[in-house]
Amino acid sequence: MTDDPVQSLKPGSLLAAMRRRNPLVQNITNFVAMNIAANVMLAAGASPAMVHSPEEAGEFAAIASALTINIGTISPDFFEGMKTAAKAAGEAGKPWVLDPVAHFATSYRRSAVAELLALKPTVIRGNASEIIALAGEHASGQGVDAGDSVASAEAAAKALALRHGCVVAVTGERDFVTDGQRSVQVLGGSKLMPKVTALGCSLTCIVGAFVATAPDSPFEATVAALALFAAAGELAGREAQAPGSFAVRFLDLLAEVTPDAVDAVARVVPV
Ligand SMILES: Nc1ncnc2c1ncn2[C@@H]1O[C@H](COP(=O)(O)OP(=O)(O)OP(=O)(O)O)[C@@H](O)[C@H]1O
Ligand SMILES: Cc1ncsc1CCO
Ligand SMILES: [Mg+2]
Repeated sequence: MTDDPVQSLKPGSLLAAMRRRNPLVQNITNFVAMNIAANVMLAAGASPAMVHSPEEAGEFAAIASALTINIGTISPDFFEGMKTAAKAAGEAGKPWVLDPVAHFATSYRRSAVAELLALKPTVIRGNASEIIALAGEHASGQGVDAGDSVASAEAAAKALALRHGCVVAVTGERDFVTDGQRSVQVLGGSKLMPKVTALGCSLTCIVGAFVATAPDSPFEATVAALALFAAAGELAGREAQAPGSFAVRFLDLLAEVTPDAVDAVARVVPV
């Protein structure tokens, strides 16, 4: 590894550092997201590995620079891999990110997420309904899609961040990131983003790439990941009219967008 200090914690600078480092990120994600998220990671400049089997997930977590866990299509075998990997990441001092997809929908998901939370994620990233329900409040999400506004999830996000000592990111039309003390909104993106499946799951993997790059600054790393999506999404949305062509332009823009353009297009507003 070369001595490559991060120049500043601004999103553009963190993006440049992430691309220079090309961090290896282990993603235990769902069947819908696996291919999309790997392509998103490659386009943005990270190195994804979808490694989930209990036989090797822990060993791999000690090698990778960060781990992400997404329960979207969880089954007992995947869950064993998730727990093994999260424990190994914790023991190796590697950051890890939890995406609690639709954890409120079934008792199996609820209990799985409770066990994963006990393994102390560095960052939790979810939509508004997922974050509200995780804080123990009543959410109105339907399956994997949010039914609540991000604004209505802000208090829940802060409570969760304080309770679990982690960063919490709530995404939607406007994103919200908090560590319990500091909070920002990240503005940008496109209304076509929720019309393309697994972009939230892919964003969770991108958060992994940024926390791998700045493991001592998970709040700033998470903001930078969301700012990259906000900028690429907004630029793609100016060109595309429908979900299919949007998905193609968005992927291209994750590769093309410059650090300066991320800082110019995505608005990060302290709240
Ligand atoms: N209406 C919107 N306008 C602008 N950006 C949006 C909008 N809805 C979602 N986004 C962006 O889409 C990305 C994914 O967030 P979203 O909240 O849709 O995730 P999610 O519900 O977990 O998605 P999935 O479960 O399909 O992976 C984020 O970058 C978010 O800012
Ligand atoms: C559609 C879907 N179903 C389970 S996971 C997933 C991807 C978006 O969360
Ligand atoms: Mg999701």
